[in-house]
Formats: sequence, C-alpha cells, structure tokens
Amino acid sequence: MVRNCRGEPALTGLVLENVSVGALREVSLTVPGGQVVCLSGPSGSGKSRLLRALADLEPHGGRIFLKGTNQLDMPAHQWRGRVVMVPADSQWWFDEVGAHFPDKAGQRLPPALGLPPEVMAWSVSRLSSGERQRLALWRALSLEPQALLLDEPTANLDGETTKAIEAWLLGEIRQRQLATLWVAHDPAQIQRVASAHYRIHGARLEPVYGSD
Ligand SMILES: Nc1ncnc2c1ncn2[C@@H]1O[C@H](COP(=O)(O)OP(=O)(O)OP(=O)(O)O)[C@@H](O)[C@H]1O
Repeated sequence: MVRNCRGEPALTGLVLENVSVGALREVSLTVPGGQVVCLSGPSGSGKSRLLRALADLEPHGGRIFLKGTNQLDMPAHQWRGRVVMVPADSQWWFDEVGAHFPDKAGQRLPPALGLPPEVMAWSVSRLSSGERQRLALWRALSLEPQALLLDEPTANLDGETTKAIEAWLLGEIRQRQLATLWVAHDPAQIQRVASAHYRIHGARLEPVYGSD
C-alpha cells in the first residue's frame, strides 16, 4: 500500500484496501496513475464483479480511494464519472451512435479506431460487436476519467486490430495518467500492456510474477 507521510492513501491512482465482493475476499492493491494492472482468472471467478465494485455499481466491503478520496465520500454519479468502467458488453441507449458522445468527441474520432467519421451518424443496431467495443472505449475516454476499468476490451477484435487498439489505449493511459485495471486472458497481451498482473485464485487475488 502506497501511503503519504500522514499514513493516508497516496494522492495518486486507485487504491483498494481489503475489498470484498461476492466470493472474492480482501483484495488490496494499488493501481498507479498512468499504469495498467492486469487481472485474470477463471470464468466466474469474480473479475467483472470486482470492476463493478470499483465503479460503485455493486455493494462491497473494504475501502476504495481515487487520488486519496474515499469512494464513500463522493456521490456515486460523480465517482462513476471519474472511475469509468467499460463492460465486456457495452450498453447503448439511443438509436444513433453520435448521440452517445459529446460534440467534440464525435468530431475528433481517433484514427486508431479504424472507423470513418460517418460512424457518428450510424444506427447502433448496425454496429458489429468489434465496432461497438472500439466505440465504447472512445466513449469512456470522452468522459475524461481519472481511472479506467476495462473488461476484456479487445475480446471481439482480430489480432491486428487488437494490437492497434492496445497501442492507442496505452498512449492515452500514459498521456492522461489514467489508473487502469484491465481484465485480460491472453498472456501475450498481458505481457505487452501490464506493469503488474494479478490472478484470482479461489477467494483471493494473487500477484503473478514474470510471464504467465
Ligand atoms: N449480482 C450478483 N449477485 C450474485 N451473484 C452474482 C451477481 N453477479 C454475478 N454473480 C456471480 O458471481 C460470479 C462471478 O461473476 P463475474 O461476472 O464477476 O465473473 P467473471 O470472472 O467476470 O467471469 P467471466 O470471465 O466469465 O466474465 C458468477 O458466479 C456470477 O454468476
């Protein structure tokens, strides 16, 4: 645990202290700003529930701090604007893609997404799962968060697109100093993006050292 001289959680990144949700018990870790911590584990082990707890979308035990602010001390809607989760299956509310983005974000579509500017006028229903996933990542960044929770963000993408999206995300994460927790299964991807890797084993989160 990174603490300042008064023994309070460090004023950087995302800090988890003894977080328990579902079967997962007492998870403690620090995700520094600008770095990616990868999370892996068997299907059903609780990866998504942990992300949901961090986004204040699910009841949990323990304490969570963003840049030294306790989740309990911030209204949930404000917290969710700063700690933004991109679920594996993104949600869309309006018919048109562009209605989900602030004006400027729609005009500044990053080339790395590999999508034409006209995508903002497309209907959500015509999007492929990979197009949805890429747009959900851009939508999350458009909220200008301080921490990102990514649930298998490249699951629907081919190998080449995965690497392009990884590189773009890493650039954004470093430039914006985003504390990022990234659920991934592919050891090669984890090696490319992670500064630390933890795996769920039963009820516990365990650090993974070296290659997976
Ligand atoms: N709201 C809930 N209440 C009770 N149990 C839940 C709830 N949400 C999920 N679960 C259960 O908690 C367990 C962990 O679910 P979770 O979605 O976190 O798994 P996961 O590790 O992300 O799995 P996958 O890799 O398959 O996506 C599962 O057994 C799931 O059925």
